[in-house]
Amino acid sequence: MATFNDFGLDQQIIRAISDMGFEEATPIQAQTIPTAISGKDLVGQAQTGTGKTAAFGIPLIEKANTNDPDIQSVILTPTRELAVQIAEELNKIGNFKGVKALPIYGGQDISRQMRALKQRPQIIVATPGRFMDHMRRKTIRLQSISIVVLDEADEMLNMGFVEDIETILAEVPESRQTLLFSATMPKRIQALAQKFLREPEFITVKAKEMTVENIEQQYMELAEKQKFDALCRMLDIHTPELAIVFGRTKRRVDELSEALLKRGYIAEGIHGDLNQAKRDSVIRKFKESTIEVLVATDVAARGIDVSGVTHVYNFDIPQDPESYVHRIGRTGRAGKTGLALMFVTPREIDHLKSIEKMTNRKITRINVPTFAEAIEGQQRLTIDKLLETVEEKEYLAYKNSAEQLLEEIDSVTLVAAALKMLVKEPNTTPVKITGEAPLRVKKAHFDGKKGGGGGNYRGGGSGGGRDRDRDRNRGGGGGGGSRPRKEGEGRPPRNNAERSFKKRNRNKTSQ
Ligand SMILES: Nc1ncnc2c1ncn2[C@@H]1O[C@H](COP(=O)(O)OP(=O)(O)OP(=O)(O)O)[C@@H](O)[C@H]1O
Ligand SMILES: [Mg+2]
Repeated sequence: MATFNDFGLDQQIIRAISDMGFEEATPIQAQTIPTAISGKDLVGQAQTGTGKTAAFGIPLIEKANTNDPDIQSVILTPTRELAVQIAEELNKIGNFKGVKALPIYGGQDISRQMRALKQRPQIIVATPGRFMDHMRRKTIRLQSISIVVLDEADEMLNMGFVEDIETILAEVPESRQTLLFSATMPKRIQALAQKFLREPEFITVKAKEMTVENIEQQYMELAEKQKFDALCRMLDIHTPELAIVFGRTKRRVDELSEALLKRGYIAEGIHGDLNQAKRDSVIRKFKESTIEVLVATDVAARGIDVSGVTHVYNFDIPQDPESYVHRIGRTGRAGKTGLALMFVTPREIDHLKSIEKMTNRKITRINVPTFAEAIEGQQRLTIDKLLETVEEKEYLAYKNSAEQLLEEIDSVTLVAAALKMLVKEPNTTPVKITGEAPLRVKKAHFDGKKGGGGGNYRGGGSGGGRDRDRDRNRGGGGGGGSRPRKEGEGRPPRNNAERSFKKRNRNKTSQ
């Protein structure tokens, strides 16, 4: 295993990294840091949670010149949350060297961003739309930029940012170095790399499986109607520290978070329709553990690194195997363990098989838990808490009452009654969850083999509710006639099943 001393890094960077608690470089870091420092273009692929941010962050900071007042590198990333998270990590790495990274994203006051730019950051971490705005206003000059990083490039493509990326890259001097990173590398990313990178080195951390071994993977076959109760029971059984529940659409996320709250879980939802302040506060509360269950769409949680996420629940099966890899990768990060459970309706079993094939890993089937099993989980938790209280000696004020009670009632009866009071029995408060049709994408599409029309295997069956967290404040007229239609933007229904499903949904939501 390589230590960070092996790369000949600036001592101030070494000190910062060691303050962050990193002891050894992860495999992707060990392979990419020297290559990136040497100036080569590269495509880096490694499993989720294995430190890709520092893999490009360290070379960027190593190469940054703090005497040069200009922007030297830019990182493009699909969402605002990721821009903030990456900038935070880079600011830690660059702390002693004095290298500053500034996040720039849509939804944030542009004049405030302009003031922040005057602080002369060496690195900008931006969503493509807002970056384009600054380019047009000339508040960011690209002439001085020598390194461009594309993080989660496939997601940026999915979100329709490809033209923006092309425009940005066309304006950055050609002598630049370009680095591209993702946990998954669908074919179109390789095509993008061929187009924009110069003789890139492909660095893939060879792993037997797409997903890290420390995530236990399970699925449960059940009917759509059973899903919510099953989720609640599993939450009671697992008692996760922090959990993320993935839903397919924004409406799904709203309904699920509301329903979970009703049943007594501290849950909140996050998706692209929420304003920036709200999204920031949800993520902050989740990081502080004020929220226990984060309900999210794919896009909202992409790349998000919150330590302490012990469980991921795929309430709806993801649209494609790549999304599965990214979703469950929110747990089991930086070597920790995690559990991922997916709900699969009988008609979605083929999709499950595609996921297993792509990730090269078998997902274990488990049964829908009974009411009794759910109580058992809660009982275990209560007993643990009770034993903790005994150890911490926090009960002394209650000793007198206990002695009095024991004079009348035998100890076993008394403790059992106390446990019954303490155990949270499964809550069955009625909730409203609109039914979703099973995921129905032609199998060939799902496997990533392009079928006849469309050429894009994502996006089927979502009932028009595809979640696209694209920057809202995109510059320029987005509606130019030549612009290809973006996903989810008025795509005609693909088949009859989908059409009737849409209609059904409309009826339901308008109730
Ligand atoms: N060398 C290291 N030693 C210990 N922890 C590390 C090391 N490098 C990174 N980490 C930590 O591991 C966590 C995951 O890192 P990061 O978010 O960069 O993963 P990623 O590979 O980008 O994942 P994803 O594919 O989900 O975006 C972070 O909390 C990060 O601080
Ligand atoms: Mg990442």
